[in-house]
Amino acid sequence: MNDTQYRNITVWLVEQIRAGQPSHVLLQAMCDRGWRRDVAMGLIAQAMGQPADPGASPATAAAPERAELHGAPEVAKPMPVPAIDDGALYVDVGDRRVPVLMHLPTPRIVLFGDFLSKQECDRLIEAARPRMQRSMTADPRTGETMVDTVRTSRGMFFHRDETPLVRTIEARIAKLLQWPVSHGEHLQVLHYRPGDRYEPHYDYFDPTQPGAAPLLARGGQRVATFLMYLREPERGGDTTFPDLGLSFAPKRGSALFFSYPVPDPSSKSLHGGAPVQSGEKWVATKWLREGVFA
Ligand SMILES: O=C(O)CCC(=O)C(=O)O
Ligand SMILES: [Fe+2]
Repeated sequence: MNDTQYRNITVWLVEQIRAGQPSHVLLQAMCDRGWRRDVAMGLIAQAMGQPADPGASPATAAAPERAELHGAPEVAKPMPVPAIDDGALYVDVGDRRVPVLMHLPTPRIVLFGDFLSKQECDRLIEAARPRMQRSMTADPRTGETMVDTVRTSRGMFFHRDETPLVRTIEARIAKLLQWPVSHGEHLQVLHYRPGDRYEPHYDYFDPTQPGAAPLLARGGQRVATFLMYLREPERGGDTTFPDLGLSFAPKRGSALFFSYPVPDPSSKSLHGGAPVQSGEKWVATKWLREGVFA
């Protein structure tokens, strides 16, 4: 962290504190934007006029932690984030109340139950089924899509306005994540049969790879993923986070949100779809972008 960054974050914190923003909200906002939790706590304590760490000068104390985040965004960078910081057990998304089942602050992961009804899951699968094709991944060298052995599922995309059901789901996601429909990629439906999997990967585009440029040109970086479980297999098919030791069972109707404010492994957002052992797994994925995805 250089002097300017230190001044900017301090000015921003002091303004927020004067406006009455509670410290836990500031802490979460900073963590969501890639600040290390302990560094953020120190800076907030200082901005509140309390000594953070006697004996350490603020700029030098925080510098190494901040510097390791490549291309870290400025603190004002907005992120998709569900409104659950007030301890709410449900989020009202207009047409339903979505239960919050589990959340982790850093990295930000939230599991929701009942995001989609059983009928909505079935209708989405039936609309997608005739259009399923072997899933592709983006080649990091060229940005072109390619068939890849790390991802053996089949998939398809729905245009934003394609059907009333797609429109309803798009609007529900936007309300839940407080993020405009325009800033999301098109809804993707994926189908895994026994043995199909998606090896652990990051959803952001690696900015150090030449192939990232064309992908980033269309709406900027991916900053979060919203994964909806449409049909549960009989065994296997968990969504796993190897760096965190966490696994989520693909329960029909529930949805998993996770965000990665920096396109870097420090986001701890490595995740994959474990092999389906028996039965079939269907999911719908929505990737959220920084900007308008046209
Ligand atoms: O199927 C899963 O559990 C993971 C899917 C995934 O990682 C993705 O679509 O990006
Ligand atoms: Fe993914």
